[in-house]
Amino acid sequence: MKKHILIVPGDGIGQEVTAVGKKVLERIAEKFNHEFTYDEALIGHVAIEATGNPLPDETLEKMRASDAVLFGAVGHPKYDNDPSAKVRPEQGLLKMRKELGLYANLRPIKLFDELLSASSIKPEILKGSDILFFRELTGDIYFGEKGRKNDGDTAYDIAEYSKYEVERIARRAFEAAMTRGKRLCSVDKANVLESSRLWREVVQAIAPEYPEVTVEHIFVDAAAMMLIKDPKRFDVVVTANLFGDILTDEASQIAGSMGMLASASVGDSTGVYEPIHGSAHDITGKGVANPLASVLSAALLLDISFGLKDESNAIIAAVDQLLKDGFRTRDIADANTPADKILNTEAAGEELLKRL
Ligand SMILES: NC(=O)c1ccc[n+]([C@@H]2O[C@H](COP(=O)([O-])OP(=O)(O)OC[C@H]3O[C@@H](n4cnc5c(N)ncnc54)[C@H](O)[C@@H]3O)[C@@H](O)[C@H]2O)c1
Ligand SMILES: CC(C)[C@H](C(=O)O)[C@@H](O)C(=O)O
Ligand SMILES: [Mg+2]
Repeated sequence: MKKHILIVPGDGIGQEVTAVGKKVLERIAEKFNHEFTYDEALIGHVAIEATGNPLPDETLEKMRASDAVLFGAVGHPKYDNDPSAKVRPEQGLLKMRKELGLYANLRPIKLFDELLSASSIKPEILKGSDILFFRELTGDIYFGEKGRKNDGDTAYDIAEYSKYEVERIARRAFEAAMTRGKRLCSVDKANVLESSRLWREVVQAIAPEYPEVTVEHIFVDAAAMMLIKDPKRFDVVVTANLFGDILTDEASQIAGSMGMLASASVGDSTGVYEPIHGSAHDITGKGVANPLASVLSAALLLDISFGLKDESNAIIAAVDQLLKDGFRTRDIADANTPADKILNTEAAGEELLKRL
């Protein structure tokens, strides 16, 4: 198969982890006889530094022209610590999602058995957890009107959803539930927010089309609690942009670390595959970032954008084997991990390639 893949490393550890993700794609192409070509483009802080724009037109054009994008992360402490900065790396990420129509962000929370002890949650609560989040990605409070009033003393961000926006993400979640455990949990705050009442109305209206799927509606505060109390009660979860952002960082602890969670942002055009984590300034440049979220994002890319299931499964099997062989990056190591099994980013990539 001939495909063109755009690598967009972005900032901080995004650079470090996508380097490993790319090597894995190269190995897959070699092993399964595919012809993958690559290009690279700027986004975030590095793009601001080079062009003044967090999402240069050239990057967007390259994204549109490619068959899939492997994305790293954006963000820099310079902006995090300066709320008044008008141009910010995250604007690049949000604009990319909007421009490419990436309204569905799939975030699988898959726990590798070997990592049962890496989590701060008790193993007996965790074992067997397997959740697929559908986070709506181009609406909500992220994209509504925002601003200041009263001479800047008051700020507002409007949360807005149309029926159409809720319907299209809900349908994807129902379809996914049909291929899994046939349980769908819709998370909202319909006891308070009008946008959540519309959300619930739309999900309730679609539910009869999927009689085999058991649907439940949970308020986001309770869902946050239940995720930790009993993660196995969840199969597919569908939720709004902001709730999905927060709940999936929480859910990363089910999988052991932020460094394990991959995602697929899909919709109207080129799919973008990205770890759920950020640029992680606290560990940038130290070479200790866990590259597996990027590697597993590459696996999602092959599966979802190219339909290459065997290739995708080969990556997941290699990750499983790496963990079975006792290797860990620092974030997923525990007190029982021998020092010689704790690998830096590059070494973890090398060991992984040996298993592919
Ligand atoms: N998709 C994205 O590009 C994205 C996502 C989240 C945050 N951000 C940005 O990243 C910057 C830092 O944000 P933050 O600190 O809140 O979130 P973060 O996800 O970057 O880091 C949170 C914590 O998890 C750890 N961590 C994250 N990924 C890891 C990995 N692969 N291996 C090991 N440890 C890992 C970090 O060291 C940190 O302690 C901010 O500027 C933020 O806006 C970007
Ligand atoms: C950096 C930020 C804009 C982004 C989001 O909130 O969507 C991030 O947290 C994510 O999860 O991809
Ligand atoms: Mg996030």
